[in-house]
Order: sequence, then structure tokens, then C-alpha cells
Amino acid sequence: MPLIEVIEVTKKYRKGDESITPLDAVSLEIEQGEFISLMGSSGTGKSTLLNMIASIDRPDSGRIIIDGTEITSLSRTRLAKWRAENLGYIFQTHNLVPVLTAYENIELPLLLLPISASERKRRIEVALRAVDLLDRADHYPRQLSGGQEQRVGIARAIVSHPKVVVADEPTGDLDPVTSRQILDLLKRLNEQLNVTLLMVTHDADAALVADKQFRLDHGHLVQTGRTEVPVQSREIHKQHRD
Ligand SMILES: Nc1ncnc2c1ncn2[C@@H]1O[C@H](COP(=O)(O)OP(=O)(O)OP(=O)(O)O)[C@@H](O)[C@H]1O
Repeated sequence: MPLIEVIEVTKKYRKGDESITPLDAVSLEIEQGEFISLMGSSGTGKSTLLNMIASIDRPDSGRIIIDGTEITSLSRTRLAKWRAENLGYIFQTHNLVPVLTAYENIELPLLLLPISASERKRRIEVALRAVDLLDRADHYPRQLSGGQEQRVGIARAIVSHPKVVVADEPTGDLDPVTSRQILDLLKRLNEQLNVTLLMVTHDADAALVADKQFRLDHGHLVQTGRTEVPVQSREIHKQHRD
């Protein structure tokens, strides 16, 4: 069974007298451990779809089921709990709290979970190591480069071991070299930690880092490509899952 099932999701907005339908009966299945990219012209509904899957927004019709839970039918209170336990969100601009250190920013989502202080510390250190920033734990955002700030944002998104991580143009604010480093990092987290990732991007090269590429166009979602996974890396994936 796929980890994420988006079933015939429709979302309409009114703009004055006009009605627009960024998502028109969109369906999508994402397997555990898959890395999916989503492209499309500006205003086609990429963020809308991402936010539906992140349970921040609700469809007008259709259902979204994640790991057996129909998130489109949960109450607001249960959704907030579901999000804290299951979702990581990587923003275009990292959205770090300026008065907190890298360590404290990464700790924030863990404060919503029923885990001990020692387990929190352990997870933060694992996340800092995963993004190669252990030596910057006590730095404030203003003391970090743009790429390092985004890596803190990524560590914060994965620290609670979410089932799903969504990224809305995670390289949109970065120069080409730093963008490539962030994409390589996302790919590594996907392959080594088996993180399931859905990334919105405007950059066709960035989209190719994902296993499958999709495009939104006039309310419809089409798959535009599939990156061949080398046999060796497929084997590593399998071992990780077994
Ligand atoms: N809360 C809202 N109320 C009214 N219209 C909205 C709302 N949110 C989004 N829209 C409209 O829905 C359409 C899709 O928006 P969305 O932000 O999902 O597009 P996008 O593909 O992510 O765009 P971009 O690439 O520019 O970020 C746009 O026309 C937008 O203006």
C-alpha cells in the first residue's frame, strides 16, 4: 500500500466573480521512501497541493490518506497532533527563530512530543550530524550562511522522524552552488534515512534529483519523468527497509 494516497482532490478559490480550480480531481500515490518533485508554472497550485498533503489546508472534495490515516477527516485538534508526529516542513526561507541557536531551533518540534530530555538531546545531535552542522550547534541564525541556515531548517524538519517531509522551493533563495549542496543533502537523507520527500521546485535540474517528476497544469497532475535508480543504490534502499 502506498504511504500517501491523494484521491480525487479538488480545490477551488474565488477571486472576485471568478472561480479558479488549482486542483481538479487530482490523484497521486507516493510510496514509503520515495522522493517526488512537483513543478508547474506560477499559480498552478503546487503549494496548494503540498499544503493539503501537509494537512495545513483542506480540499473541497476528495480524500488524503497517509499511512492509513485519513487526514482529510481529522478534527483540527487531532490534525495538530498528527502534524507534530508525522510531518516535517522545509520552507523556501528557512524560517528560523532568530533569538534561538541552531540547536534550540531544531529542538522546537520535539517540544510538542512526549519524549524525554535525554532522547531530545540524542535526536538533535543525530539531526545536526545528518546535516553536518554539529560544530555550529550554538550559533544563532545571523552567524550562519544561507546554506547553513537552510541545513538547520532541514534538520528541524527531520528531527521528529516524520513519515512525510515536504519542501516548498527549498533552494529558491540560494545561489547555484549552495542549491546543489542542499539538493545533494536532501537526496542523501532520502537514500540513507529513507525519508519520504515531496519537493516543489521551479528548477528543472533540481527536479531530476527526485525519483519521479510531476507537473501541475490547469488543475491536472501529470507525471513527466522518472529518474533511473542505479542497481547498487536500489540494493541499499532495500537493505535499509528490510
Ligand atoms: N487562500 C487563497 N485564497 C484565494 N486564492 C488562493 C489562495 N491560495 C492560493 N490561491 C490561488 O490559487 C492558485 C494556486 O496557488 P499556489 O500558491 O498553490 O500556486 P503555486 O503553483 O504554488 O505558485 P508559485 O509557483 O507562484 O508559488 C493561485 O491562483 C493563487 O492565487
